[in-house]
Amino acid sequence: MVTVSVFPVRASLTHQLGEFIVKKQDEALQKKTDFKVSVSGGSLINALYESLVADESLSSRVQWSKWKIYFSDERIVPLTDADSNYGAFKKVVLNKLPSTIQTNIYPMDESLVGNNDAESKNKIAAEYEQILPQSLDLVLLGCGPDGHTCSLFPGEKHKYLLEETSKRVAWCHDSPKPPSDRITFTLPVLKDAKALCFVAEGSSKQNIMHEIFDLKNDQLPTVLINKLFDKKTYWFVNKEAFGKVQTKNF
Ligand SMILES: O=C1O[C@H](COP(=O)(O)O)[C@@H](O)[C@H](O)[C@H]1O
Repeated sequence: MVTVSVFPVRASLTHQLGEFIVKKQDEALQKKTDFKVSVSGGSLINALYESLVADESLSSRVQWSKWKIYFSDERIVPLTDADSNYGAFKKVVLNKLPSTIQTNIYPMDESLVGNNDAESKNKIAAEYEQILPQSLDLVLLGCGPDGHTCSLFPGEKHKYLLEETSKRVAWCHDSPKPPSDRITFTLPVLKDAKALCFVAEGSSKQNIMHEIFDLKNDQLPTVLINKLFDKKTYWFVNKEAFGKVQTKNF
């Protein structure tokens, strides 16, 4: 069973999400000198701002200088582009931290971004794989209205990403959601991580939450991840997103 927490209001979700992240940080720092975490793009980033920056009861407990921050997926665009997950995280979270705080952040190498050939895109993915540690302490994930997470999309056309067993970071091409070219963690990275945490909020996620939790449609990447890694998978959702879910059997 995966662990699902449903919150009536946003503030309680973001607070408990922050508590969860800080707990994972503290557990990691009891054993070693760093906390290795990956973040996703999309709506998760605003939730992270609320949890880790705006919530004063938590912000003082975040040991940013000991975090090593990676990206669960990234769009192949310049890091300053409005579509960049790194760019969004920097703008919404990192730029809001006091200037005295040092962060260790590992964005995609953008030097090959302008090249349109497949070799360059595969190289961007391979280079990101090189800087990834073997095991992340925590992988933070979103869930799109189509059931995608990272840039692992459902459907035959993108099955190659879910079937990837040797590359830990892969090039996702022809993404159904723009921009078309991305790099993404593959299942081996999620397998090696210590904990996986999804965040899903809002009524636009109602149908997909029903499909994931009631129908358990295993064509969806999110359902596959729930099945494969259930014991270390946590969902933070709000009441709106969970409005159609009937089951208690997660
Ligand atoms: O394109 C992406 O979408 C997903 C889901 O985003 P959301 O806004 O629906 O929460 C996100 O997790 C992923 O990192 C991003 O590249």
